[in-house]
Order: sequence, then C-alpha cells, then structure tokens
Amino acid sequence: MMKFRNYEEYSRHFSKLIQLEREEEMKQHREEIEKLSGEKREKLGRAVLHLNGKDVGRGLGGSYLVKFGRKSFPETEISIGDLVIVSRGKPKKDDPQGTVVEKGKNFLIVAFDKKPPRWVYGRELRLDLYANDITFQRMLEALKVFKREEFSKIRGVILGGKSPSFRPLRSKIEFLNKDLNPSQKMAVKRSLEAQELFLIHGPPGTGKTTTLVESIIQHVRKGYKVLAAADSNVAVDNLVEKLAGYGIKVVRIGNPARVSKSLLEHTLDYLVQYEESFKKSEEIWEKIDKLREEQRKYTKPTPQWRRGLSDEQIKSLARSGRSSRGVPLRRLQEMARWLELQERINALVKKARALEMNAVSKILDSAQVVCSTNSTAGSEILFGRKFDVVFIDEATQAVEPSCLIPITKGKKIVMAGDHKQLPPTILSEKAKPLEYTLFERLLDVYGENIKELLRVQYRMNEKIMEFPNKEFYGGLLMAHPSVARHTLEDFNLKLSGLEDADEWLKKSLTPAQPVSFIDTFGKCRERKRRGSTSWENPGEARIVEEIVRKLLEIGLKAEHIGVITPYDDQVDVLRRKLGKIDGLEIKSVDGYQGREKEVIVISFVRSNDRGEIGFLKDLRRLNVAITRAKRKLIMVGDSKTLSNNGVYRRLIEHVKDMGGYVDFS
Ligand SMILES: Nc1ncnc2c1ncn2[C@@H]1O[C@H](COP(=O)(O)OP(=O)(O)OP(=O)(O)O)[C@@H](O)[C@H]1O
Repeated sequence: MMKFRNYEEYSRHFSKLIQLEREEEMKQHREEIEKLSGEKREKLGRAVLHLNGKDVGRGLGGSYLVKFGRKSFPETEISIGDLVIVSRGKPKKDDPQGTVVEKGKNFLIVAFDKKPPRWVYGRELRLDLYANDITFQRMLEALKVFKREEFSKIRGVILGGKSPSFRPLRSKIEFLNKDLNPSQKMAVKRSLEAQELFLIHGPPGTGKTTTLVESIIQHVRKGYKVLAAADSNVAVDNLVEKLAGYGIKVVRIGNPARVSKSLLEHTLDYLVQYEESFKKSEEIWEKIDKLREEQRKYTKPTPQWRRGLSDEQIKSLARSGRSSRGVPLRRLQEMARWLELQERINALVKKARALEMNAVSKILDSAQVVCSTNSTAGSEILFGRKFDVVFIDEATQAVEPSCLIPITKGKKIVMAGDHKQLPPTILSEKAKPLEYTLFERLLDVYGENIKELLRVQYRMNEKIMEFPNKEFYGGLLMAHPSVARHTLEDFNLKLSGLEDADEWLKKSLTPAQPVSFIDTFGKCRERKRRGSTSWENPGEARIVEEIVRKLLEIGLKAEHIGVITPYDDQVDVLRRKLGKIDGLEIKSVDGYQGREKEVIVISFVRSNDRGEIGFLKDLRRLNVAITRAKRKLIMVGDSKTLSNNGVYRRLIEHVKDMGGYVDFS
C-alpha cells in the first residue's frame, strides 16, 4: 500500500501486519523449542538452563518479580523487554510467560502478571525467549499516539496526501566537516530547508552516517533539540561516537548492557551518577534498605496474622494497648511497627524516585542530542518529551511502525537509508508488506524531489563499483579518487606464492584485477540437506577454501577477507572448512549489510538444470553482496543457472568484458 485515505486505514494496516509478524515470531520460537534440545537452544542464546528462581517481591502494576540466576551464566540474546517462558526443563503449553525487566551478569529478573506457580521459586528451571514484546507494544502505542492533533502536519505527509515543503535558507552554512563532498553538502543544506521531511539516499560507502551527523550538528547550531535514532544498537552507537567526536553534548539512552563499552560515558545511566539529586536519591535508597532490614524484625501483617483487621485498626489497637480477635497485643504492636516502617519506606521511595527523575530530566534538558534505538525512543524515560527534529539512520532496515516510534517524538523527520539494499527481515509470509519501508514508500509517493542522492563512494575500486552503479543507481555514482584505483597491488604481497598455483587460481587472484568471476558450470552442484529449506554447494565451498588459503599464504591478513554466501547451509559448510582461521568472517549477505572488507569472496551456491535461483532473485541481496569489497571481488557461481536472470547474465557479461572471467578447471 502506497498511500492511505485516512488514519484509520493506516493504523489498521500496520496494526494487523505487526500482529501477524509477532505471531509468526512466537510460532517459530515454539517450533524451535520443539525441535532443538535445550542445550542447543542455550548455545544459540535463546534459552538459559539450570536456573534457580527466587521471589524478589512485587513490581510495577503489582506484577510478581522472580529472579532467575545461576553461576557462570551463559551468553544470551534474551534481554530487557523480551517475553520469556519459564519451565522445568522442557517448555509446555501452559507454562508461565513473563517479561524480562532486568538483566545482570548472572541473572534475569522476570515480571509475571499473574502469580506464578510455586515451582517457579525452585531449582533446575529453564527460560526460553518467546518474543520481543516491548517493541511490539511500543509500535502499537506509536500508532495510537500518532492520531493526535499535534501530528496533523507530519501525519498528512506520512499518509501520502500532503507534499513536504521546503523553505530556502537565508544564510550560508558553515560546515563543521570540511571534507564533505558537494552531494553531501547539498543533502545537509536541503535537510535544513525541509519543513517536515527529508530523505538522504546513501548508496554503499557514500558516507550516509557522516552526512547525517553533519546535518544533526547544523540543526543543533540553530538551537533545535534533536533525537537521533536507528533500529540497531550498533547503528546508534555509531552516531553517538561520531557526534561525541565533534564535541556535541550527546546522551545515549537504553540499557547499558547493549551499549558499546567505549561509549558508556555518554549513557544516561552513567551521566546521572554525577547529578546532585541522584546522589541524594542514592542516600535515600540506602536509608530504605536499612528500614527494610529493621522491618524484617517485626511481624508482617499477613492475612493469617491480621485476621481481617485493617491497617488503621491494627495501629489504633496497638496504640490503645488492646488485643482483638485473638491476636496477642505483642503481635499487634509488632504489626503496627511494621506498618509504620512501611509508610516511611513508601514515602522515601516516592522521594527517591522523584529525585531520580529530576536528575534524568536535567541531563536530558541539557543534552543537545539524545540518541536511542527506535524502540527505546518509546520508553518511559522520554515520556512527554518532544524534539524539534528526529533523525533516523538505516531507515531502510526498519519497518514503518518501528520508525513511527521516534517520529511521534518530533515535528520534523530526516531519514537516511538505501532502498536498493536489503529491507528489514520479515518472518511471516503474510506480513511481507512490512518489507516496504517508510523511506521507499515516501519516495514512491513524492518522487525524487524529497531526497538527495549521495554520489561519491569511498569504498570500492571503480571497477567494482561499475556494475552496481549501472544496474542500481542509474550510473550516478562516482568513486572518490582516493579509492578509484586501489587494488591488492598496494599491499606488499608475496606473489611468488602464486607461481605454482593452478591456472584458474592464479588468474582469479591477479592483484591488479579488481573483479573476477569463477565459473563452476558443469563442475559443482547444489545440494539440499534432508529437512532443510536452505542450499549448499560443497564444490563451490572447496573453491572458496582454496582461494582463502592462497590469499593468506601470499600475505593477506584474515581480517581483510570476507566470505559471503546467501545460504545459511553454505555458511555452515564454509565455517566447517575455514572456521578455525582467526579473524576471517564468513556470513550470509544479510549479516554483511553496512560492512566492508578489502577482499570479498562470494559463493552463489545455486546450480541446477531448472534455472532456479531462489531468493538470489532479490536483487537487493546481490547489490549488498557485491558492494562490500574495497580492492577485490571474487565471485564463484554457475554461469548457466545464474544467467536465467537478466541481471546476473549482465553481471557475468560485464566481468567478461573486463577480463575477469575465469573458467574453473
Ligand atoms: N566527504 C568524505 N571525505 C572522505 N571520506 C569520507 C567522506 N564521507 C564519508 N567518508 C568515509 O566513507 C566511509 C563511509 O562513511 P559512513 O560510515 O558515513 O558511511 P555509510 O554510508 O553510513 O556506510 P554504509 O554505506 O557502508 O552503510 C567512512 O570511512 C568515512 O570516513
């Protein structure tokens, strides 16, 4: 869906899709729980075994908090906000579900809405990841909030019925980064002129983030409050690092456990410690601890002891020295003391929380830029806060409702992305429309005028850039002179190591040649493992192995080499062969987005008589794969099978014209 008639249509469309996606996520977790052993799932980071459960009281909204811990806690992707299932070894249908509210080195604290069964406070328990619930809830909330009157202007633009407007700048821009190229400068200028919305289209290696950071700084200079967000923590950290490097007052919100170590000093959790009011709140928490300890000496007025007496009755009986309903006076006095202490504790907790909030507000007020993930932009820390401008990096990797979370915090939106690279991963077939990102949709609705294309890339040798440029970017890209001619010749390689190599290997590794295609037609075959939906190609894997070993032998560092293959099963095969090499990265295409390496070796895998190329058909995947290499791109594939697709056919022709085609023999 490209445009929406009204907000009801918009909100219904997206609520339904995210609901479907959430159900699919849960379903896949359930299937994996069925299929894999607990140990295997723990290894994957989606379960933790052998836990002890301990009651740690009541949480927000009266939830029941249980702390699950053990010695030597394994690495896990389970984090705050995730929905988990607790079980006694193997999860069953009606085992309790809760939300992770705290994550420590050796424990997770889970909040349950209903009182969990007694065994949850026992031993040998298991936690399983079920769904990332909090992000889902925040997307729904954003869809609700966006309906408000205050968003009418930007909402009109987002729905597709109101063209974004621009107002010419009166003064010249003093760029902080003197190295910006003309298209980057133009993007910054137009982002400042935009009144509601602007898009920065950054093909691979063109300095999307660099440009976004300059635009943020220019907006800050005008006195605007800025929120800078992205879907992934890595992308947010990247922004924080660059902004802090320019001396901008930036505050990173979000769970410190997910923030890169070197950036901890910019986190809210760190900064808050230096605030007077926070220090005071800490003193109060200590006092509260002492009072709680004292309280333990007295009888807690449980139903069993109070026998229907109200708090007031207990206190008044204790004061007047009378016993009642068979409760001994001493008990009554103890309970009264307990209640008194509880009242003091409650008052102090309130005070401590207010002081904390005060400290948090002070820091957020004084920040020039607040950085968070899209999801965390919906956390209560930012509740009620508005920003003049919201920036979203990697906007083409986030689903629209996820972008909507930060959007509901601002008045104007600047997004950076590249819709010619991979969209966000969607699990549910029915929710696939979520792959159509807000960035791409707005381009389709309003045309090229609402964006600026960054035209100079700082990564690839011009020969590597040539094909994707022609095929995906209308030939508008240029290679910056500092990279246009760089090749492996710039490295001091021991070329004598190539002399005794097979002809195909020698030819494909020629350092002066930036692109090669090794044709495996008739030599290697694709294969499917029993029960798998993925593919592998052992022959191609052997070729890749030979290439990598030779590259290392002639002096290339493992860190400089990246191996990419679209299929997970082939990733597996390659890791078995090459996984022991320290520093060598072997990943699927999806794992390589946003990254680069000196040399990239790709195994395309597909080889059959049916001319079937499966999800290689998604050309965004091809684009990402072939634009990761700086100095050398080596592709391994079956030309016959691949050529069934016009783009692949042209790619192979192109490499032939360049003299990089190699017949494997
Ligand atoms: N104007 C410039 N002059 C010199 N180098 C630049 C310029 N702009 C960007 N670069 C360099 O290009 C590289 C990519 O920049 P950045 O990290 O901003 O890119 P990106 O577009 O976000 O990356 P990707 O496309 O890989 O996601 C960096 O090494 C950066 O220093």
